[in-house]
Order: sequence, then structure tokens, then C-alpha cells
Amino acid sequence: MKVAIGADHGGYRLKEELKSFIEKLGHAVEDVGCSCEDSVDYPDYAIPACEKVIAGDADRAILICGTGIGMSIAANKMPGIRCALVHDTFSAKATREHNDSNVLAMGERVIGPGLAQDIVQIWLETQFSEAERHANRIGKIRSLEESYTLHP
Ligand SMILES: O=C(CO)[C@H](O)[C@H](O)[C@H](O)COP(=O)(O)O
Repeated sequence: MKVAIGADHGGYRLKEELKSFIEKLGHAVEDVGCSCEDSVDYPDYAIPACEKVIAGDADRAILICGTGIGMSIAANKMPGIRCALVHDTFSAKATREHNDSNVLAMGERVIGPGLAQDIVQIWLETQFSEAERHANRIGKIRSLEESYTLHP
């Protein structure tokens, strides 16, 4: 898979550690920044990473900030994005099976690199269950999103 990855200053170090881990799992990584620990604004990195998913230039995206919260709020404003804020392995599996999440958000100030790696591996390797009830619920989210889309 092609995985876009982005972080603000609060997630920069974890982003750097995860890049090589994701590549070792056999995926291509595209880093949209940031490029150092200087203070930046998380939407500036959530947006380009999610745009890659929306355009089909990336299959998934991983976003990291201090808590993962700012990144997940920004990502979930974007059409077609289902971003899951995850800090445990159970949820990493469940959000792929139930929500078909295409973006994962985590907080570097919340979890350590070992748990983050386990979450990333499970999230990348778990398939959507395709069960009708889950597909119906995602369809309702899609309809909600479409009903709020402004047409020129
Ligand atoms: O959005 C966040 C909080 O929910 C992220 O954790 C940011 O990384 C955080 O707000 C950055 O905080 P800082 O005081 O500017 O380092």
C-alpha cells in the first residue's frame, strides 16, 4: 500500500520512527511533513495527507500530533475521510473491521513508540469486514457528508 504520513511538532519524532517501520512492513511511505520540531499548525499537515487519500494518490494516511485529537478533527472535516483516533490495539482492529477507516490519528504525547508500532501494523493489515450492517452505517455517514456539501 501507499501510506501518506504527516505530523505537527508534537508528533514529529514518532512520525520519523514510524516511517522506517512502515517501510519494513512492505509499504511505500510519502511524508507530507513537518520536517523538524519547530512549532507548526496541525491542519497544515492533516490537509495534504488526506488530500492524497481523496485523490487516490495514497491508500491510507497516518497523522500524528501531541494527542492525535487536532489531527483527527481536521481530517474528519474532509470529504471521504474516516479518521480514527486510536491508542489501543483493540480499537485499531475494530476501526478497520467496522468503520473501514482510511486515516489513523495518534498522539505522541499519549503513547510510546512500541504501542504505536503495534497499532500501525494491526491497522494496516486488518481488512474491512464487509458485513452489511457496517456497510449500511458507512453509507449513512456518506449521505450525511453529501447533504452538507455546498454546491456552487
Ligand atoms: O491538537 C492537539 C491537541 O489536541 C495536538 O496535540 C497539538 O499537537 C498540540 O495542541 C500542540 O500543542 P503545543 O502547545 O503548541 O505544542
